[in-house]
Amino acid sequence: MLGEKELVKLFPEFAELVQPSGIDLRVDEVFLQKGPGSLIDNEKNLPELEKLEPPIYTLEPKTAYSVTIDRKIKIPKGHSMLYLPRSTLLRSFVSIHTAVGDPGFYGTLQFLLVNQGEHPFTLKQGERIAQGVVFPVEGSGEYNGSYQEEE
Ligand SMILES: O=c1ccn([C@H]2C[C@H](O)[C@@H](COP(=O)(O)OP(=O)(O)OP(=O)(O)O)O2)c(=O)[nH]1
Repeated sequence: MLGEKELVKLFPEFAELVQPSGIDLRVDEVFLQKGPGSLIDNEKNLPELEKLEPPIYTLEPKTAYSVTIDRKIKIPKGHSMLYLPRSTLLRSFVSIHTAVGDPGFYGTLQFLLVNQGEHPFTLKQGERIAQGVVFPVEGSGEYNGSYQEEE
């Protein structure tokens, strides 16, 4: 896992968010699901989303939200990222579900946030919700999938 000194060099756009062993990630936009989706024969049909009004988001009990992370990220070639929740959210009965950040990815990260609790949880735009940890990957290729954006 990479530490602060390496992270500042590799992720200059996140400099002020670098922690001793990871990068703090802030919530930007929050969306509710508005329609169905499917994944059939690797053909993706993502659900339609409804954007919630910022900056105060009320997460209703037993409800899932798709959230974007503030500022686009470039994952350097030869490195992967894993995303872990901020423990304050877990202590508040809110979970974050994430996948792997691939070497070479550039774009907006999108996570699934679920209020597992019995009561609403209020979250302000810009709050830190997760930490990205970075690992060197031996012999890695580069991501060029459907979520890759133009640099
Ligand atoms: O929780 C996550 C984890 C990763 N990513 C970004 C970085 C990652 O490199 C990219 C693609 O992720 P993945 O490869 O898991 O997506 P896929 O469904 O396999 O997409 P594709 O078919 O385009 O590879 O999405 C997210 O937005 N959210």
